[in-house]
Amino acid sequence: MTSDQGRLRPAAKYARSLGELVDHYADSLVLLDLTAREIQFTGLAVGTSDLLPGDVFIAFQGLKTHGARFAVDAQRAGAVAIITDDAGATLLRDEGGASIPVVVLRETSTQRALAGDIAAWFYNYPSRGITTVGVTGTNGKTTTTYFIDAALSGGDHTTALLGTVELRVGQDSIPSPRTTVEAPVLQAITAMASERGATALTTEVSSHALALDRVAGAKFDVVAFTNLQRDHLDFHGTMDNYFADKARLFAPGLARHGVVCVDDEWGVRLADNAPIPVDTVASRPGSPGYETAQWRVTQATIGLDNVGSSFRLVGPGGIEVTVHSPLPGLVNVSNAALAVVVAYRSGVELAAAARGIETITAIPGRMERVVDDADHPLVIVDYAHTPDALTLALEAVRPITAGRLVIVFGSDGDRDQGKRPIMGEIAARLADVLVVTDENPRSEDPAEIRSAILAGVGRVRPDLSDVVEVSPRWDAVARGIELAQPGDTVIITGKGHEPTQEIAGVFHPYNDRDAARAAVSADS
Ligand SMILES: CC(=O)N[C@H]1[C@@H](OP(=O)(O)OP(=O)(O)OC[C@H]2O[C@@H](n3ccc(=O)[nH]c3=O)[C@H](O)[C@@H]2O)O[C@H](CO)[C@@H](O)[C@@H]1O[C@H](C)C(=O)N[C@@H](C)C(=O)N[C@H](CCC(=O)O)C(=O)O
Ligand SMILES: Nc1ncnc2c1ncn2[C@@H]1O[C@H](COP(=O)(O)OP(=O)(O)OP(=O)(O)O)[C@@H](O)[C@H]1O
Repeated sequence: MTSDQGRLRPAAKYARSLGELVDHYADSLVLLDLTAREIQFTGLAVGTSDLLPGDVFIAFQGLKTHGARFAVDAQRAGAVAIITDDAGATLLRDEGGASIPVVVLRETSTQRALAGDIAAWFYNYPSRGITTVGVTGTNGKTTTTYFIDAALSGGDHTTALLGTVELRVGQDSIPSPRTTVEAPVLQAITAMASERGATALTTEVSSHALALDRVAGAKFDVVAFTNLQRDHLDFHGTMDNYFADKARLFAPGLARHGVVCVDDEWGVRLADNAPIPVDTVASRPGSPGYETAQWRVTQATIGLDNVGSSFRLVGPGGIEVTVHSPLPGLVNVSNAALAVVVAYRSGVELAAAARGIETITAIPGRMERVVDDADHPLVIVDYAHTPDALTLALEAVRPITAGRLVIVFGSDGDRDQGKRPIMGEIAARLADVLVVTDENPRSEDPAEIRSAILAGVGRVRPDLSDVVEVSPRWDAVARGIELAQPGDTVIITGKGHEPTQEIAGVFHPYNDRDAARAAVSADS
């Protein structure tokens, strides 16, 4: 089955022959059957799920298996040829089944980067005709890309936005399966965005994508770094490796200019060593890079009008602008400041970028106000699912809460177990009323996850006062809202925009925003 992202292709017909391909990449590719030179292909895919009829299937040695094992599926889905390495060619020969021409890679170690490069060549280097921005960092990528999208729009750009929540070109949007799409998908969407009149494209760039060369072939005008916190060590092994993978985005072949948030030491290290020109941005006096940053946030007023924040951003040579961030909390001051500088370095006037930021109404599942009227408590849905993010989220809503702060939360199954009691402790310390429930239990027993969270809660509140345990999550959201009054805030954390809840291998349709709205209408 072809994924929705695989369908995001330009309407214009792109076609090249295998002969053109191997001539262009004569140092890297060999066509085994010379009679196949005239065969035309109309796209590329690195996985069968993204493949359309007429594509070349690029079959990698993956982390788990070899793509060549899916050659028969690829041919059945309409692939006209396969690019693979020696091991893949041997597999195809030994296992048989697929009867389409094979192009062999001379060098296996650069195969993923080559896939991006070939896709860029195939679509005539689409990032050359459009302003492109890439954002990396542990937290804040999604939020910052929405801010950047708004700031670029403030400069009259027609925009495209790719990331964890959606793949959006103009007014068309589909849910995103990934933070960063595969390289041929990225090139196809960039070509499609250009074709539809987009003048700027912003994408989130995950550390997985950088390690696996999913942005190879792109050329970013501006790249940005938000922060680095402990995460994904199962994949990267150490923080130094994780940092090194993030830093790959700041390479001369991939990006022209960088904008780095230096509120943490990792940002300072990145800016000090980046081989491309960078601007540094700091949002917090006292943070590691504040004194030396080229751009500094001053006069920040957090919780302004019980909604967002306003601040002054002062840059090189004394240029400055006032920015109103409609999202609450200091982290969104930092995200908005970064976005303004990115837009500025993309050619947008500072004041226009700041005006763009003000137009943001909501970012799906990121501090999103889903119920906001005088008759009910304020209900916010947020994606915080790590201890750091939970702390920041609760600290962000406290100043905009006149009454009590109610949190509905859980913790993921089949993921870091150590964070469960820590998140319980944080919620018990920073919120008034706790509704402990399920997130995505996956293969684990949901009751055991809740009990690990409650153990942490108990360290702060031994009598478990104002703490309830409710499952399923839909009922927990209703309970949280029932326990609150107008003037209180109910924050539902952990699942953000997610449209499903994963329980015992099954993805059940579920969304926190729907649950909250249903609870409020049942109550009205
Ligand atoms: C850990 C990781 O990132 N793995 C990626 C990696 O998989 P792999 O090397 O294990 O692939 P494999 O399963 O051995 O398969 C080998 C090859 O066969 C192909 N294949 C496999 C099965 C099939 O039915 N058909 C098929 O064509 C695969 O596309 C692949 O090219 O290469 C594959 C193809 O390039 C990716 O699809 C796959 O991402 C998987 C799906 C994934 O879930 N990745 C997550 C962890 C990820 O990338 N997450 C980040 C966000 C992280 C965050 O910040 O939270 C993201 O950018 O979304
Ligand atoms: N600059 C920031 N620093 C720390 N935490 C942040 C920052 N911005 C947002 N957050 C918190 O982290 C959560 C995730 O934010 P967001 O989705 O923007 O980040 P992300 O990098 O895209 O995350 P993920 O990779 O998990 O999708 C938010 O819900 C918020 O609570």
